[in-house]
Amino acid sequence: MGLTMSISLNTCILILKEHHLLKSSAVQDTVPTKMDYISYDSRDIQTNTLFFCKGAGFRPTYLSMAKSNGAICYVAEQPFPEGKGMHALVVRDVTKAMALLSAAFFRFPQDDLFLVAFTGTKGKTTSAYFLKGIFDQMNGGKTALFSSVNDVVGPKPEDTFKSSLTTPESLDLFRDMRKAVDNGMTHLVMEVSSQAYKKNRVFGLTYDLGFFLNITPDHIGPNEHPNFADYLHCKLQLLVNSRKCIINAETDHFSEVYAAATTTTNPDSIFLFSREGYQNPELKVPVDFIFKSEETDLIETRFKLFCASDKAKHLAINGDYTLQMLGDFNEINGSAAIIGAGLGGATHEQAASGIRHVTIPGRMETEMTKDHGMVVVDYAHNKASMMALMGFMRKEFDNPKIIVVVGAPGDKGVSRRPGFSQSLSAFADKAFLTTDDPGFEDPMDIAEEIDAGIDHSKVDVTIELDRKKAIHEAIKMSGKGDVVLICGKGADAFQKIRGVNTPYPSDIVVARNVIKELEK
Ligand SMILES: CC(=O)N[C@H]1[C@@H](OP(=O)(O)OP(=O)(O)OC[C@H]2O[C@@H](n3ccc(=O)[nH]c3=O)[C@H](O)[C@@H]2O)O[C@H](CO)[C@@H](O)[C@@H]1O[C@H](C)C(=O)N[C@@H](C)C(=O)N[C@H](CCC(=O)O)C(=O)O
Ligand SMILES: Nc1ncnc2c1ncn2[C@@H]1O[C@H](COP(=O)(O)OP(=O)(O)OP(=O)(O)O)[C@@H](O)[C@H]1O
Repeated sequence: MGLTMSISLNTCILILKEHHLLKSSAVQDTVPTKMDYISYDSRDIQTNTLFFCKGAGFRPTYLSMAKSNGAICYVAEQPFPEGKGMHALVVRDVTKAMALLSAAFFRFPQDDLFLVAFTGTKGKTTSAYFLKGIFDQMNGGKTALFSSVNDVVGPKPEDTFKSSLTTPESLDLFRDMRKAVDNGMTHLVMEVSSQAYKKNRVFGLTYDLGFFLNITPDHIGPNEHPNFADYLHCKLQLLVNSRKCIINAETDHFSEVYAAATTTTNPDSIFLFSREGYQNPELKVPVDFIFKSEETDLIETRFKLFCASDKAKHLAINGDYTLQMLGDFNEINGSAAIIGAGLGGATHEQAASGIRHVTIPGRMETEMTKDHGMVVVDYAHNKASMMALMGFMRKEFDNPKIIVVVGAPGDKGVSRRPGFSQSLSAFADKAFLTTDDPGFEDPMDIAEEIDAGIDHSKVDVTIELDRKKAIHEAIKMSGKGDVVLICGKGADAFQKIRGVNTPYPSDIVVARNVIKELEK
């Protein structure tokens, strides 16, 4: 798409100075001062590019390559001899500089969007899709989306693409926001990961609405957060940067979360929501919205939402709602989305019809069989989500036998493995431990590690490393009234094996084929 953007060297210097980021600059008299392209990748350079030297894997040869391909200015945390002859902007933090200069280069697209952000350990994608469903109902399909499944920057099929990061790198984020605005989008719903704050991908961005869904220990490890405190700190930044804050009152660490919201937001613009009857001594302010489960069947989730406080009563979203996705945790995600829609001007009718038919690839995809009970494919892949999923099945249905197919990825999230053992011990009757994305680890070692933590007096365990076979065995042994939960990979159509994305039909396709074969 022919974006005709540019930024002058002077503007860059002014912005960096204004934010106290500029350490030094070297301006070349004979080099143009108008930059027509920006990039952080030497393989993606055009004439007169502004180039960012960033990242753990950055090598000075990338700067040489960028220069010979047409870059005329570089931004870095130190001067590089490879950049001789280019303008140099030496900054205190290159990721912050990149976010600020990208926003300016793409002419501040956020100013033309109603911007909503979700953070939380679990439920970001689901809530974001729910809210997009409602906004689309209100604005005729003009809602952009940045999620960990798909990104959407316009109405045409080619404007929807698979995302590579939950929250894109700042330069990509502002570029895609600009595309969304130019494509006529009026709203943007985005997931904001803790890494996005850690890496300054959203530095300087203010959201109209910011949601905090929940927090449990996760993403702690060598390439993510050194400890829980750092993870929480990063997540809290979303509230510091939101005009209105909406908080799940049932989240762990509620007091810290609420305090973060009040650092920049008046309590008049902070909204809390919880399930009916929720009590918490930490809760010193009244809850604004209350939701309550209604009777659920095997297909839909029904709940009511009430506007409880005076400030909530201005919204027209009181009433009954139906979701096509099972799981009481989806009532939390649904309520969040409906409150967001209400704050964005939606009525109950728009919210109810917009949310009703939303489904999300790999989240609570459910198949009812004749003789083998219910089969669910779900992206549950840590302790909190496994507990939520199995706990819901145990509570909601008539004490079913719970058969789980699950594995843990290799090379990352090693701390999640005991969480799998604990949640299986708490709720499962039968577990098939199988292969997830083994990466460079041996999937047998991973399965044995999970198995070692399982209470075998409660759970019968089979290790079957062939994921398709494990799914087959699980459904075959499941009887009427039982539940088969296929967890961890969601809608992935590949398995990451030794650095290669090896094609895999996806759990739901495998499950449907097994059901067809067993019930023919
Ligand atoms: C830790 C982290 O944020 N890493 C991201 C970051 O890497 P980086 O800045 O260190 O860059 P790098 O990959 O080391 O490469 C260095 C630089 O050299 C450049 N380069 C490289 C090769 C070349 O020939 N020329 C060249 O110029 C690259 O473009 C890059 O700018 O920037 C890269 C894009 O520039 C991302 O792909 C990468 O994400 C990594 C792979 C990743 O997966 N991160 C995960 C932990 C993450 O962010 N996850 C969260 C979700 C968490 C959740 O589920 O909640 C997310 O938001 O997705
Ligand atoms: N509010 C919630 N509380 C607990 N578990 C949830 C909640 N919402 C969803 N889940 C579980 O977590 C899984 C992932 O949900 P979702 O993709 O919406 O979360 P996410 O925050 O985007 O996750 P991730 O950061 O891992 O991509 C679901 O498949 C479900 O099992």
